[in-house]
Amino acid sequence: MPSREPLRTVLFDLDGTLADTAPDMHAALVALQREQGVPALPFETVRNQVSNGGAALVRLAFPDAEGDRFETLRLRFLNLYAEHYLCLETRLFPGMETLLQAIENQGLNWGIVTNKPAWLTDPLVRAMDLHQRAVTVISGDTTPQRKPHPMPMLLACEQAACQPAECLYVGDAERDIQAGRAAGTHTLVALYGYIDDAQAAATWGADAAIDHPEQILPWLPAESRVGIASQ
Ligand SMILES: O=C(O)COP(=O)(O)O
Ligand SMILES: [Mg+2]
Repeated sequence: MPSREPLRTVLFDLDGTLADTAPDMHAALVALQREQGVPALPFETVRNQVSNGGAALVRLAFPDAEGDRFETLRLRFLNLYAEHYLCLETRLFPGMETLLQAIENQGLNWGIVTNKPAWLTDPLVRAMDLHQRAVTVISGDTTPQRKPHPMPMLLACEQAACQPAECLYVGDAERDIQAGRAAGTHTLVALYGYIDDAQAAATWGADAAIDHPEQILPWLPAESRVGIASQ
């Protein structure tokens, strides 16, 4: 279990790991479907695809759209999301705020590495009042390559002034685990996120899988666990 190197930084994927963004992403997709006169997809169908990003959701809703039409729909979806739904129902997952406080109380850092583009990530992180707490926020277009490439992970480690081996990355998609492993961080799969196949997730090579954010606590240095236990 916990790292051989003392852990200094916990990095989180955003959609489906740090924050439950699926209700707002679904609402934006339904708004687009209404505009286009097609029946709305149910929430449960959409939820499991949210960590695959806007293009995956538009493909799900408009399976026949290709080329320019697909791109027009994708951009309209992102604009609807940004303008009307970005942080209406989006919240940290239950238990996450307690975990973030435990990390901060220990003097450790935490940050975000997401594939969401920065023009969506930055206002969302600000709306959630996390912008002054996160040591680093890396979006899908912050570096030339995005997850599963290790580049955004390595930049996050650099900004957090830690080595990858001193970092734990928590994510809910295979590309998250691939990126963390390629960068040399420890990795955890968040099964409470948008994963619909825990058996498949077990083959991704993460160090462990967790059902709740509080299961990250044993990975923190011992003092953090004392802090949380006394709350
Ligand atoms: O919006 C996306 O592409 C997915 O975002 P995530 O990497 O935070 O899960
Ligand atoms: Mg995700």
